Amino acid sequence: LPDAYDWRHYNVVTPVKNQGMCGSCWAFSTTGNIEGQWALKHSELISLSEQELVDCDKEDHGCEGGLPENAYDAIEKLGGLESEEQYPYDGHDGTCHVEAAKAKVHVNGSVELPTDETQIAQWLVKNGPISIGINANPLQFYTGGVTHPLRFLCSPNNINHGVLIVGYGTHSYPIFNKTIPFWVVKNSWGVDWGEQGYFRVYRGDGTCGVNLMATSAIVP
Ligand SMILES: CCC[C@@H](/C=C/S(=O)(=O)c1ccccc1)NC(=O)[C@H](Cc1ccccc1)NC(=O)N1CCC(N2CCOCC2)CC1
Repeated sequence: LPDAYDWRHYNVVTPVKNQGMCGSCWAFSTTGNIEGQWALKHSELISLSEQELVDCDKEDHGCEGGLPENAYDAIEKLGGLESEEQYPYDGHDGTCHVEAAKAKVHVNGSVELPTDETQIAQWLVKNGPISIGINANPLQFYTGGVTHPLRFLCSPNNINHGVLIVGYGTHSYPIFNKTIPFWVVKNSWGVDWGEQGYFRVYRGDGTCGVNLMATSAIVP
């Protein structure tokens, strides 16, 4: 397993997006994963439509929340996902106007990953960026660095946000003779949040539940 890995260096991750005042994080986590799966399989990076999921995925709840696992299934049933350009984001629950014939990508199933973080890292290197759930409460005060909140401040039993792991690494502190393992995670709160729209979270002790709801779509 490489010491560090970052899918942003391989053109399978689109620029950071902004969900605005809508609880559609689950849709961004879903499109981020499928963008990566499609790019790896078809050597084509296409920004995909979150709004189609907000408006048309009736297994989820638009701006009131959802789950990537449901969204993968809904995309299959909707006949695919249109691009961001074809079905642009407006951040409100709207009327579905999907046209399956216009779909740019398709999904045929999904997988739930193991909760062991070493196995998750191995899966990431082999297969691409991973959709995860996380307890995002401490993220509201995050300004950079590797976040590693105390467990009672970030219970793994209160996962409330969908994001995308794009890589991992370790930060070394020579003067303390310490290395800090972390995940590199893409958020959907705009590029001005965190580290240019990304955050790093401690890797290896299930902090904030990062390891509990890791999933990926399967694309043909
Ligand atoms: C109100 C929806 C909030 C939204 C994200 C909002 S957010 O703006 O990104 C944010 C999150 C945390 C702190 C601050 C801001 N969260 C979700 O959609 C998260 C995302 C997630 C969770 C677990 C694994 C993967 C992804 N989903 C969820 O929290 N759930 C799925 C929908 C479910 N409800 C069913 C009944 O009808 C209403 C919805 C509630 C649980």
